[in-house]
Amino acid sequence: MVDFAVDTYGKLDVAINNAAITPDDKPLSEIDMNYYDKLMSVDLRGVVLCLKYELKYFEENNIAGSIVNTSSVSGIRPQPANPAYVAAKHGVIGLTKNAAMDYSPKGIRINSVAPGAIDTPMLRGALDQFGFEPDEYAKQLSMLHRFADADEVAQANAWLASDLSSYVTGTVLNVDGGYTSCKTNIEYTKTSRPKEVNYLFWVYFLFIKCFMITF
Ligand SMILES: NC(=O)c1ccc[n+]([C@@H]2O[C@H](COP(=O)([O-])OP(=O)(O)OC[C@H]3O[C@@H](n4cnc5c(N)ncnc54)[C@H](O)[C@@H]3O)[C@@H](O)[C@H]2O)c1
Ligand SMILES: CC(=O)[C@H](C)O
Repeated sequence: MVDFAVDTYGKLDVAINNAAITPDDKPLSEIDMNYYDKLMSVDLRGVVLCLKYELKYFEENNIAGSIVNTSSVSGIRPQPANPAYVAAKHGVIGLTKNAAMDYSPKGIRINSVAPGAIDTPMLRGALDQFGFEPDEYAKQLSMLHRFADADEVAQANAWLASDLSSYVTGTVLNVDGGYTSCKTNIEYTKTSRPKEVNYLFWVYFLFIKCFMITF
């Protein structure tokens, strides 16, 4: 891959390690180890291999390059029945920080982007698989109540890859519509006001209304 990029473009000074396969769908006691091995080999080992050869090329050619590894909100917090994917994406963040530390003396920067719900075949496939209704799911996974376009993640990648982020390394940039800033899923937070609070609100409201009408 590195050879192909160099042959095609003349040199390599930025790389985005983005490939991954779909999240798993069973909790740990039921985990399918064949799927686990397959997912780990793409989603984590794949990133290790990309980093290995990209960094080797940067070192050999004295290039202070920039690398961005795609993690996920699943690299920051767990998701139900997603042990392999969650572990792999946490691993991507660990690798990013470790590589940033080891290669910063050479001026090489390594960062991670953690997307939330992005409208791609991977997300659409997961929605189908779990039978989630897209509009409802978007409200639960984003303060902005919508999925992102892939372009909105690409912009974050482009910034981290470019010299505009020249003092940023070893960091994780969440592109998730605010998802990881919430303690619980967003729709739940909005609708979870206890019934008693609603009741007291209406009693109080009617009391004020009566008071205003009377006086
Ligand atoms: N879509 C989302 O909501 C979402 C959320 C968080 C993180 N992500 C991450 O964003 C990245 C891109 O995901 P996406 O949503 O575009 O998924 P996608 O399934 O639409 O695309 C994944 C891409 O990876 C490539 N790929 C898979 N296995 C490969 C392999 N062994 N070698 C080379 N290429 C391979 C596929 O060909 C495909 O082009 C992934 O790392 C994914 O984990 C996606
Ligand atoms: C596909 C993915 O990464 C989920 C949304 O965390």
